[in-house]
Amino acid sequence: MNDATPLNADQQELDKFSQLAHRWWDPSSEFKPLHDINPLRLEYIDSLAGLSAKHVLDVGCGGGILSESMAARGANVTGIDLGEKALKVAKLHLLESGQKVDYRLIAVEALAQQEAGQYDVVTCMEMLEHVPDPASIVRACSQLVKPGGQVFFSTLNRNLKSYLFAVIGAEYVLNMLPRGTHEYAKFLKPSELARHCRASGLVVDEVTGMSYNPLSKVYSLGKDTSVNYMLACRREA
Ligand SMILES: C[S@@+](CC[C@H](N)C(=O)[O-])C[C@H]1O[C@@H](n2cnc3c(N)ncnc32)[C@H](O)[C@@H]1O
Repeated sequence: MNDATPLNADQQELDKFSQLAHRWWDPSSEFKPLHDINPLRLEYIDSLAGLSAKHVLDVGCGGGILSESMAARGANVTGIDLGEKALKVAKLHLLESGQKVDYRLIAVEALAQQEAGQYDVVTCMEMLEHVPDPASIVRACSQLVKPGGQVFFSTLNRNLKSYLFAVIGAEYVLNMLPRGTHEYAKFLKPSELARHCRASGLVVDEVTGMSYNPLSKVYSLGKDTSVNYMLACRREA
């Protein structure tokens, strides 16, 4: 990637998050789902990667919900995003929490040119469904992690159920998210994401579902990958 390379980003998507950025740390705001799933994904990542003292990159970190929680587990975290406002909010929140995270405004493809193979763990959560070319993000994440290091992705599956739950249910019935948050065509089937991973030199260790029960309003991890899911990968040594 050089200065002439077009940015792998959708400005409308970045604007959507920027407009809401001031509410990022309000657990009852549009970002409530991220607050609600964070303990689950943090525990999952920590249990597989052992975050303490690891050099971790959080790609598409937004306001820093996951980045900060990983720092609180003892990781040395860098968070990158292309949303300026979200990063400002993330930096401000460090003053409140006392955590340490290195937040930077840079595309993951550009960082891969500068810091290839420097991270023990790379996380890229709830971001691939917002970019024009997810395969390019996966490739850059793979370049950034050390041989033998781990990469974690989470995104939305693409099928009738995920359309009904993640778009109709969350945006139109339960009003959990603003309308237009998700574009169905950008959702990724686990097989498609796994193919991008393998093409980038990543071995997929496991696929885990993240489900929401609208009656109990509780999220849980399990085998059901039909709506939201996480992929745990390892860079070939
Ligand atoms: C749903 S939020 C997820 C934030 C965070 N990863 C989390 O799960 O708590 C999506 C984030 O992706 C960021 N984003 C979208 N396109 C991006 C791109 N091309 N490069 C970097 N970040 C991007 C947005 O600015 C936003 O912060």
